[in-house]
Amino acid sequence: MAVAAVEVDDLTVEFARGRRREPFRALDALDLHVPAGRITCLLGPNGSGKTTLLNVLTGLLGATAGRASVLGLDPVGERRALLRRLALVPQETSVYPELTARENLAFHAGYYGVPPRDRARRIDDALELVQLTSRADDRAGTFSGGMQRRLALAKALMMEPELLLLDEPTLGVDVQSREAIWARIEDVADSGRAVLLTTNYMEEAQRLGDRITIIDRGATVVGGTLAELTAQVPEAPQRAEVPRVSLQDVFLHFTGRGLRD
Ligand SMILES: Nc1ncnc2c1ncn2[C@@H]1O[C@H](COP(=O)(O)OP(=O)(O)OP(=O)(O)O)[C@@H](O)[C@H]1O
Repeated sequence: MAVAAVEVDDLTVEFARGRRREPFRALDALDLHVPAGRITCLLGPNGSGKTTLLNVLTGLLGATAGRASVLGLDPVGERRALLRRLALVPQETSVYPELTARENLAFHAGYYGVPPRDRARRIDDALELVQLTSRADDRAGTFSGGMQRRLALAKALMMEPELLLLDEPTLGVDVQSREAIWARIEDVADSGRAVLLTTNYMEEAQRLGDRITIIDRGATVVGGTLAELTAQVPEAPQRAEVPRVSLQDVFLHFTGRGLRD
């Protein structure tokens, strides 16, 4: 088995909820293994604990019980060291609207300690990777949703992280931006680094996931390759001929793969 970037065993996180502060288990003895050089997709219904798990992995939240090891480090106790080695693309917009794309990246590079001599090259490379070079000096607040997601991804790529965490990376973006984001995520895994992403899009998990883990009510229900997972479920009777050309193929055929913005 490849070296684990994330090893989570029996992880439980409890919150106090409601007026009576009743304990609520957002994560309930969850297990997860994320290998290097692979994309692991985490699927789960709303409220199943995906974001809570990412908060534990980045040291924002401590475990009530169980254990999480990230790149061999304790996420809470060794957070500073960990944040230099992993990058998170959060679900919410994480770019400063008043700053240009380049300024956003420069600020991030300074904050996270990218060596000054490397900064200009890394910023240029990251802008190129997400196809924002021509808009580098425009304010991020003027960007479309897809461009803002690509800029958020550029911030993460610029850190050259050993582990890339993404919370619903393509939520609400068009097919062209989504394809561009998918390609960059695949590059990260191809270069031997680990990727863990949450998604509610089955298509995204099918396309990207070398491994897919499904969680529900804070616990892991099943995990494996797509083939391993589908082999465990009886085939549904076909209601109609499944078209060999998907709607996405049609959309890309007529609109092309070029990014719009
Ligand atoms: N700080 C908190 N205090 C109390 N309850 C919380 C807190 N944070 C999360 N929860 C609860 O924990 C559960 C898991 O939430 P979480 O955001 O991790 O789910 P999710 O799988 O990311 O959902 P979504 O797909 O909607 O983003 C939810 O029931 C949520 O209301």
